[in-house]
Amino acid sequence: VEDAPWWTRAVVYQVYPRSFADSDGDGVGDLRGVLDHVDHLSALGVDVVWLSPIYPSPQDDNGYDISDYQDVDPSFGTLADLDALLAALHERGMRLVMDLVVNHTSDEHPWFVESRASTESPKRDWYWWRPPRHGMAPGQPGAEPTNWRSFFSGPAWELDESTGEYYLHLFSRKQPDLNWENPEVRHAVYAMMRWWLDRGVDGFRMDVINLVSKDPALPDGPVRDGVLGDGSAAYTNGPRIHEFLAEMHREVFAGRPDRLLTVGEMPGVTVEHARLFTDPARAEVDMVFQFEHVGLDHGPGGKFDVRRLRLRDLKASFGRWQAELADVGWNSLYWNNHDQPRIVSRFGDDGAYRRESATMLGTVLHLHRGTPYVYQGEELGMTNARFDSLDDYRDIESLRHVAEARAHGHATDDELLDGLAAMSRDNARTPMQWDATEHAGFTTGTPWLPVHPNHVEVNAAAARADDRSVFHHYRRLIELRHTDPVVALGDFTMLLPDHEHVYAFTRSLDGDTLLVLGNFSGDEQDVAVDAGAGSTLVLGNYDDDAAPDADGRVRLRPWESQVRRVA
Ligand SMILES: O=C(CO[C@H]1O[C@H](CO)[C@@H](O)[C@H](O)[C@H]1O)[C@@H](O)[C@H](O)[C@H](O)CO
Repeated sequence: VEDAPWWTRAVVYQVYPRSFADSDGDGVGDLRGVLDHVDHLSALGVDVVWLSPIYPSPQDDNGYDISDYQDVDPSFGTLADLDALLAALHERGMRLVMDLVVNHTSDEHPWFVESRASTESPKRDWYWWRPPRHGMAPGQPGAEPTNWRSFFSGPAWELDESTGEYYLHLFSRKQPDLNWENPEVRHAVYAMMRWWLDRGVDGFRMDVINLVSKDPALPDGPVRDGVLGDGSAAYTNGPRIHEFLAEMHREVFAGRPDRLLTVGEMPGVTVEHARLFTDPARAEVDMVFQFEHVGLDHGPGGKFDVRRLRLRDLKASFGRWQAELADVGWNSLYWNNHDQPRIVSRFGDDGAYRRESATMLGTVLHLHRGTPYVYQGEELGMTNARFDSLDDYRDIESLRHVAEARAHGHATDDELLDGLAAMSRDNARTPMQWDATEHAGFTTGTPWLPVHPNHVEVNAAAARADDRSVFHHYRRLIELRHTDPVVALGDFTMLLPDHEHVYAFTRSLDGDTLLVLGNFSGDEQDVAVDAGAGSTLVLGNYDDDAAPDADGRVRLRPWESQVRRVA
């Protein structure tokens, strides 16, 4: 227990600066706004703050398109503001993890400006440039070097008229992919990372880091619908990915104090690959963000073709990740981030049972074995936005999905609005709700994205003043992880794997066992769990203890959760 890494007992809080708190009234959140609210973070008890990108950027993808890695975008503040935030967090025993976005840069980054200047540019090979497909003219439909689809709809290649060549962009055309085959690129990235660590930051969340190694043959992908193909087999967990991450670890982290944390965001990562990425003996990353559970309600038409979650599928997925990373490696645990809709609206009930379902979902997640991540507003039970029109949306992924669907007549505007209402990333990006005033205390100006009208009830001031609130439940969950080693390191055992509505499991360490029960429905659920007999309630989300009887039978109320210490 003692020699377990510090982050096995830690909880990370994600700040999306654009929507957290605006200190200068321009309607966009900033670093001084975060500084103004560090007491909210220490009151919650979190150990680490992950800051989404604050670097200079044209903001084509809200900062995930960086034009200067070693400065702060003026809309967010200055390097001095960042140093002040870092100092304030360290004073309160918290750490700061930066967002590392090095699969791609902005097309306005000097590296790319130089690279696109001419085919002879010394930085030409810092990106993926290719001539049109054999025998085709530049700009001719289908002349793209591969048939790959971008994550943001449309082709993943953009023609550069001046040189007649195409460059690769897995995300927007203003996010050209760096060529990690080129050692100059890799070492420029490592130098930048060392620069930030020397400034005192405590680690990195690495954006789509398992996409940086591409198959240099750049093969086409299978075409499922329409003309574009799925190139993911050629760039997901690519041929040199483990070599690159091991090299990065040697060049950047080796020899540094173990107060650092690294987490790799890895779309399409398998549990088998995660065992390799997070095996401490291989010195690659501490943990990964995997996407299985946030894809369980995606229909055949993709993320905006929403299907009802089947609890059995969720238990099967989480159960496998718990089992496969039990003896080697480590899990991250998350429901929310700036790319996912609000969990209480997605898997819970954001109406009559908003508090109960938000606290149940938090309990079930935080009692798994792994490092929990709390996304801003999750600790308040914030819900999905309720935009009435497609014009209200700002997220590039959503807007390009609408444009493509309209172009191909795939869906009516009402169907598109339904899909976005459920799954758009903007659901996570509405301003943080600090109080009941006009703009929820987020800004004195006009917020860049509308504040949710329910901020009158759902806000930090009200939650802090109400001991039964989602906020205080999350505070207790975090305290439990800090104080009870069973929560951090106990073995995980899934119970009732086939139950349609109840999630149940135990955590055991040195003969000490916790039983966790979560009702994923708005109806009462009767279940029998042996471990329940004679157990004592450690943390519930109802005021009284509906304890199991002598045979372990218990009636769970709508969206009820219980953490019980087994006798
Ligand atoms: O996989 C990623 C990568 O997200 C990272 O990389 C993206 C490119 O940097 C960026 O847009 C995201 O904000 C960042 O978190 C997401 O695009 C995801 O597929 C999608 O949003 C889910 O619908």
